[in-house]
Amino acid sequence: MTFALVCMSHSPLLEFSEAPQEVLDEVHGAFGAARDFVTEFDPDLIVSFAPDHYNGFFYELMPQFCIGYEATSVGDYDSETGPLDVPAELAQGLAVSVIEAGLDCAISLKMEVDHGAVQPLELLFGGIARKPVIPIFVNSVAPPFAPMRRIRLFGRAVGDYLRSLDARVLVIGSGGLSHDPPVPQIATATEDQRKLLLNGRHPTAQARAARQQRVIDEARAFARGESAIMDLNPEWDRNLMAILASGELDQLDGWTAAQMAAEAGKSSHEVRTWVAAHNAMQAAVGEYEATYSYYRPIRELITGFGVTTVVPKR
Ligand SMILES: O=C(O)/C=C/c1cccc(O)c1O
Ligand SMILES: [Fe+2]
Repeated sequence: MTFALVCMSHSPLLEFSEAPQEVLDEVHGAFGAARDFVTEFDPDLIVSFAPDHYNGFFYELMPQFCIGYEATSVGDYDSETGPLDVPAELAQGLAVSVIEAGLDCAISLKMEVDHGAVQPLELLFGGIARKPVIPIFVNSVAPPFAPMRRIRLFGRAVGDYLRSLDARVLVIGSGGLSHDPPVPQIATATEDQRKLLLNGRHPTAQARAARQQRVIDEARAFARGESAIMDLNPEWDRNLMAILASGELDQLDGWTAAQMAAEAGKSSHEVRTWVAAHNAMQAAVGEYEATYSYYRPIRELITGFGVTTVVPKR
């Protein structure tokens, strides 16, 4: 086996949550299952599809996809700060291959990533630079969004390149599922929020702490049933996970951004990372099967929380 896939929700609230201990134990049990899976697989290379939450990508110039040749974690929500171990030549080979396949994609020689990209690396490998990783940004937070068909084709183009490598490759999709955390929207932004969304790079420690505290407070209110943010949608989440597990990925082509937001919240677009990752896996190996699947809607984390591990069909 030279390919394996892990998709998982992330939540920066994990470390700040007031979720009941039994819920946190269950979630950490799911992380443990995924950790055992990747430990046994022992990848040479990780290819990680992840969103950004206005820490590395801004409306000053917002691509739909970006492959990093170098990347640094900004360390939001107390995540590890510093450089990822990006194999620049492989990242460049991937970008050239994807672009030559006709899938327009930005590149960055100085990518900045946030909890969306680094939380799986911390949880699965114990640190952000323990394994070589090619970070791939998939816009999941800043409208307008690429059509879902395009996400499928982009994921496939990545998988086509990975198939040519003589390496043990772990593909990661980080994000989702249904959720609507209080991330500002450009359409309704106040003057201060607009500044952040346009170019809020490298905020002061005070500004970052204030921004994060607002989200932490909102999560606590949401868990108490006192928040106006949209509720989680377990039915939508389970249906999506079933489609991804079935391998019938073109079923998602017709999903529109407006529908996704209306049914599952404005950050449900983070499932684009799962969709791209499953398509990369399918292009690389053909048929696949899930070996582990966990799901629970967790208001304290403001997300439908899913973890799944996938191998080529045996
Ligand atoms: O504050 C942010 O930038 C994001 C918060 C968040 C909360 C819950 C689930 C997620 O996927 C998030 O990114
Ligand atoms: Fe997120």
